[in-house]
Amino acid sequence: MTSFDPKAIASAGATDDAREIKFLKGHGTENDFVVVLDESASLRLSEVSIRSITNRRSGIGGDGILRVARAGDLHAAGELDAIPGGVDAGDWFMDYRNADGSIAEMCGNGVRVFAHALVATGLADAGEIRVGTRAGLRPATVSDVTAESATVSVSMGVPEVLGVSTVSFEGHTFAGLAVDVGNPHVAAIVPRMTPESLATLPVDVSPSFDEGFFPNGVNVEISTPLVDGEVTMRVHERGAGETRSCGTGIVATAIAALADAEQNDGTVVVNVPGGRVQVEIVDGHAQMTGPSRLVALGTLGEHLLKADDVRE
Ligand SMILES: N[C@@H](CCC[C@H](N)C(=O)O)C(=O)O
Repeated sequence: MTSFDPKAIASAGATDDAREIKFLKGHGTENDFVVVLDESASLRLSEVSIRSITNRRSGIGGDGILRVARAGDLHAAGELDAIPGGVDAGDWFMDYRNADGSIAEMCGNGVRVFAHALVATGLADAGEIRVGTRAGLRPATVSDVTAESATVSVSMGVPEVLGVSTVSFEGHTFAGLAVDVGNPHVAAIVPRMTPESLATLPVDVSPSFDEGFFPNGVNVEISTPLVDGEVTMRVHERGAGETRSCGTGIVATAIAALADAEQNDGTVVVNVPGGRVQVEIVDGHAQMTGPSRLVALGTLGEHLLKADDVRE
């Protein structure tokens, strides 16, 4: 017996005091997010409030924030510079922020949790949902859905391989494939690396990377080679540090692992510290399928969101 009812909080948000901002906490393979329900696009999501909300000691805690609003409303409110190509003004838009307050173009695990949250709150029906992101439209299909769990398959577009680049973690240097999955990645497949040796690497420290190649920073994935259709990966995310999973990084790694195995198309299961996600590459298009979990819901307190952060 549970009273966990996301539908109730979404309808409350529409009728109650506009300053009462509701949230859900969720994760995709333990890449965790605070889903901020801002259906009226009334929030000014400042760097300070994002850091307060994602703080794991004094806030709710999370690798990032997924703000739920319509693309057109965010644009009209000045929170989105332009509506990205392929996204309609009426589409739900995942306004993604990293834990350090920076904006990211895309978040693959985030799209899964976002689409699940739309269905769990009653803002969308299960099935295919149009999710707008700064990287463009990412249609997501939500199945096996309950208030607390779902399987979500996301069309991740056609990632672009940009070349080879080098990254280092405390003197451990790796050559990887630079892949644009809407956001920037270097995915290194390391010969003879095993899940055990990967676990000992200092992926938690900030990597050094080619700042000329990646002037806006980069997400870095280190992975074992492809064996029986599977790899094991760790990730250091721009704006969040080491996380338990990264959906766009998983896609970049699948592409790099297939290339390393001299394949273009194929299905790769990527094992990460937080679980398993499947990626299918067909003619350059990436489809990612994995779980979403919603674990809590509530109202943001005044210490996390100041009066100035909410438009009247
Ligand atoms: N965890 C996300 C990626 C989030 C954004 C990334 N840190 C960036 O700055 O590009 C994912 O699941 O893709």
